[in-house]
Amino acid sequence: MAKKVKKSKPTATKKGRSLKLSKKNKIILGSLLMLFSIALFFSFVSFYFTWQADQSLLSEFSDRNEEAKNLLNKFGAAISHFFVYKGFGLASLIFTFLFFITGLHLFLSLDKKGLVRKWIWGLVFIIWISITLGFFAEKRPLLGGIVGYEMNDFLQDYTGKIGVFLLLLFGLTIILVRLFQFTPEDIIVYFKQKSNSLATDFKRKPATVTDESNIEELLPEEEVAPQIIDTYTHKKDIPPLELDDKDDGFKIEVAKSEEVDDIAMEVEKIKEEVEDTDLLSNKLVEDFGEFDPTLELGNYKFPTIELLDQHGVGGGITINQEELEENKNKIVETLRNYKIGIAQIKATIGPTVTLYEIVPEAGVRISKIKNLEDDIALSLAALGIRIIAPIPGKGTIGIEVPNKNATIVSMRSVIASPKFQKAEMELPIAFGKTISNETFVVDLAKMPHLLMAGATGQGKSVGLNAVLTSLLYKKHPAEVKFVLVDPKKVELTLFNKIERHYLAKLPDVEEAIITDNTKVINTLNSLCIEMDDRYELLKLAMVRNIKEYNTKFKARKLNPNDGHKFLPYIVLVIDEFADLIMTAGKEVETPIARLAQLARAIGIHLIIATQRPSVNVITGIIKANFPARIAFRVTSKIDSRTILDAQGADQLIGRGDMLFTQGNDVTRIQCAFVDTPEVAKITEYIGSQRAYPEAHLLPEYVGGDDSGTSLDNDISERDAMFRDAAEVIVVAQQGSASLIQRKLKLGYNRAGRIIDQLEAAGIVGSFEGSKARQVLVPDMYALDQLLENEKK
Ligand SMILES: Nc1ncnc2c1ncn2[C@@H]1O[C@H](COP(=O)(O)OP(=O)(O)OP(=O)(O)O)[C@@H](O)[C@H]1O
Repeated sequence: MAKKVKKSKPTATKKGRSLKLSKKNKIILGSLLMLFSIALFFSFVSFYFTWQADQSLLSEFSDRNEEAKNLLNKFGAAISHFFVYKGFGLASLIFTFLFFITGLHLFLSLDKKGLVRKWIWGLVFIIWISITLGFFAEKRPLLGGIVGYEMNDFLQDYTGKIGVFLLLLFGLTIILVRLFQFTPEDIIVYFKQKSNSLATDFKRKPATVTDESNIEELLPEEEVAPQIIDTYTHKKDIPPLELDDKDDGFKIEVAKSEEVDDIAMEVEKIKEEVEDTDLLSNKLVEDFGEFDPTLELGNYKFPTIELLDQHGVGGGITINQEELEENKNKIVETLRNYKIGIAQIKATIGPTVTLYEIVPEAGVRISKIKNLEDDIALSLAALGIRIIAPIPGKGTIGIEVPNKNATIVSMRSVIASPKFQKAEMELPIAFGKTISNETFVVDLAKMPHLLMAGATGQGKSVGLNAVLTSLLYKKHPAEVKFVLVDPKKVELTLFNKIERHYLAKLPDVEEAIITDNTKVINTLNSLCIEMDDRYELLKLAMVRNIKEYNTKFKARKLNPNDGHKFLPYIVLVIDEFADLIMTAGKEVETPIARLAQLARAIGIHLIIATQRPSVNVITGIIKANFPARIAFRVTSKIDSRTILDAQGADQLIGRGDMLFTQGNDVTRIQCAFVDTPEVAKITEYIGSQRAYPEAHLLPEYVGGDDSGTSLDNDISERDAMFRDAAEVIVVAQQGSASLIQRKLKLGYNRAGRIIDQLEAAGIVGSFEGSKARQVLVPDMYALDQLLENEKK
């Protein structure tokens, strides 16, 4: 553990953290900047008093006998000359403020955001002040500095004095509005307040007046209302109504409400409380850097591009003008024969097919062209013509015609393409090139599972190799692990070499690549356990997916002591899915469906390939969970529909020509070609490097009781026909229940039980899917010996 911690330091600084300073360095740099700013301040101020005396000294800077008058001697004189005289004049003092503030930020490790704002506004201020001083005090260059003087001069050449003045005014407005948040209302309010306070000063304490008796006292004598005597009642105390008109000046409420506005309120910034774990993680990150999962294989080198071959000549597409012209004429002619006029035609040349886009004349029905597929194919004398009517989103009709000389799309060219190299994806896959010759890159993590189907020999295995190669070129062994299932036993064997780098397996299994169908069930169930475990970890970490989880783990916010660990992506590849479904049926389908439904968030992705695209292999439940599908060439329209829910795969030309769909639209792609020797070279390259001690271990799955080891080998409970059955098996050297059924005329269940007992006795091997079990006893003599020994 201690070792690991030590190791983590160098990479932390290496990886993008080179600009980050440690706390101690920040304190040192911060204090240096603050002291420097103080020195600058004194230099600048004293420069204004001593510049004349010191000016001659500047050329004799190295002469130690000369002494400057500046408070900071020659250094002060020189730096002030640079900043004040040659620079921005009086405004240079703002630099001292900016340096000081920067130093303070570093010293106290404050947030950078505010600082950047201060610098930006500081610089704006400096420039504005220096130009303004240059403008108003042209005769005194020390105020505006040479920059101010020259800029002012420059602006005046173009806009004249008035123009510069207006520009400066505009600059001032920007500063007032943006920096000081000044608005015209503020100005109005300000003047109102001023006028109000002036008004109240003039009036003699009117605000305290409340009753009429006082009012009378205050009014000048001649204004006192004459006593009124009611002519009817003869009462004297009638309220003097007209007095109201005269007390206009006494309205006092308005001023009161404005006073409330006047009180400035200071809003205190609330400090976010930093959580405990955050503090700890921040400290850990500060000390050791972010967690780097690739550290254990720190010297791992990704395979180089030279390991891949450049198939074909130069890799580019050769345009055959004659062929293009010929095809175009044939299309136009055929359509004309059926009275279909064409307004426009355009050709896009791809690696294997050329797309002719047609705009038919107005009034032509699209279905009419679609029905002519076979006729066009006949006239072009070509296989694999596909008509797309209309091309989605384009409003044209596409006719795809295979090129006479197809260009091989080499894996090298797609891996080297910028699109793949710069792909910021979790699991980028470069499949090949589209019809318009663009590299086609998709993210497996987004798919999130892939179904590949196609008749035999049409490029499935090459496609799988292309997927695996893409991932090997982009992902470190710590980031992705493969679980490979290869019932054909030959397709993926090359990947054995990278077992300890990239493969994952069950703990008690020897070979990481699974070729035995019974082991697949265990592995799938183990992956389900892994999935549940990962969900538990995600729940504990309070995140929603593997990406967030790993980011949090890298930031050291998850404690490994609580079971947290960096989670690599797991890609399960099953090369011949039909074979699996045939032999294990539901036992395989259920965990696959579970994984497909739930595993996307926790980084387990499935790629299943099959050459038998029938509905009992690609069942509804599988299809529903595999939105991303690839179809290589198939033999019938029905197969195409089974895979893609659309026809078209039956019209492909094979050799890696494929259709890809991830929902609605179907894209035709020429799959990148990677040959077996290339894969061998890549796996060799990776395999020869330092590896993990063993393959990535999946959780143990207990309950998959098909090895027979736990079968009860109790002699007394054996079937009466046990010995006879053993003899049949040994003589025929074929361990199958149906043989016992036939020879001994037993029912299926009984024969099955006897087979289990034979396995427990060590006469036949374990269940091997569709194949017969291995017979472990060579002849009758050995069988007699074995059974005799048992009795002892
Ligand atoms: N992308 C490609 N570009 C050029 N040729 C290809 C491409 N893919 C396949 N081929 C050719 O087709 C042959 C058969 O391909 P592949 O072995 O991948 O077929 P498959 O579908 O896996 O067959 P099977 O199901 O029998 O294993 C290859 O040997 C190669 O010559």
